[in-house]
Amino acid sequence: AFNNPNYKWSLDDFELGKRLGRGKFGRVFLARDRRSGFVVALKTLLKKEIVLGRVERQVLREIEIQSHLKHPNILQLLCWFHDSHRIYLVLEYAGKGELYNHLKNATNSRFDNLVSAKYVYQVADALDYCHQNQVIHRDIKPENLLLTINDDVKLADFGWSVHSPSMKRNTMCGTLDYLPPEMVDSKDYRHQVDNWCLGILCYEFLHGYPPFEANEAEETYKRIRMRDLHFGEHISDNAKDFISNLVVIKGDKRMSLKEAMKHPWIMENYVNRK
Ligand SMILES: COc1ccc(C(=O)Nc2ccccc2)cc1NC(=O)CCSCc1cnc2[nH]ccc2c1
Repeated sequence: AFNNPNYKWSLDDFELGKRLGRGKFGRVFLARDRRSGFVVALKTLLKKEIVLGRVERQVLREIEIQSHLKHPNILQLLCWFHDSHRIYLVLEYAGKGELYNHLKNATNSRFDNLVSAKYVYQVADALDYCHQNQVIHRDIKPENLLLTINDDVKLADFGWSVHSPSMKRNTMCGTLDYLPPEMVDSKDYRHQVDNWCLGILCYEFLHGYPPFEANEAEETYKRIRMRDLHFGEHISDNAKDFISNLVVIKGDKRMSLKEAMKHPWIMENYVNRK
């Protein structure tokens, strides 16, 4: 099985299937483990690109992080191997694909309270697990979520991949002058970022668009700083309260993930919670 540390995996163990996604995930293929018949997503990374992108350390750090994270709502890295040209990541396969597509194809491009509360609860549970393992997601949005055949959410975590603007952040952190107070004061300053993003995610599920959307980036920044938050007529008071307690300017004033998972809006709309 995948967690047998002694077994040396190779491409020959897999029967390759169709290409997944429109190349959005890099080169990811549907694949089947020949012996167990287990269906996986096989992601291939060109070593040349990794070396050129100077991200080999990041890949290894990520593989290190991912291999310790095991949660029903986090896409699992089952195993990995490499050959002369490529690194291969064997990932769980989420049978219903990108949640983003389901949101866009839903009636009025939005989910109802029942669907939204289930997905928001599962993301909150996954994020809480990440934070307990000193991992911060940083990039929660519909595009980074996948759906299983049982309609459960999987944090697919492109955020941990090279696509995240980590290079800029690294150079930025070179100088202390730019550090905001929250980065100077508490070492875990960023985990509250995920709480804010959960609120934005919930808003977008229920409306079909994010709260601070604007044509110009500058306008969006202004709306975020002003917390220019308006709710549609169809939004319930509990949903407004849920979102309003996460989308809070001061990080340490945001509702915690554990509180979010027990909020009245979740309690009245998601009965299968843990
Ligand atoms: C734990 O997950 C990951 C771990 C690491 C990386 C990664 O690329 N790391 C990296 C790359 C280069 C430099 C440094 C680091 C990516 C993922 N995850 C995905 O890429 C999700 C979509 S691929 C899977 C998948 C499943 N199920 C589906 N159903 C439909 C499409 C689909 C697609």
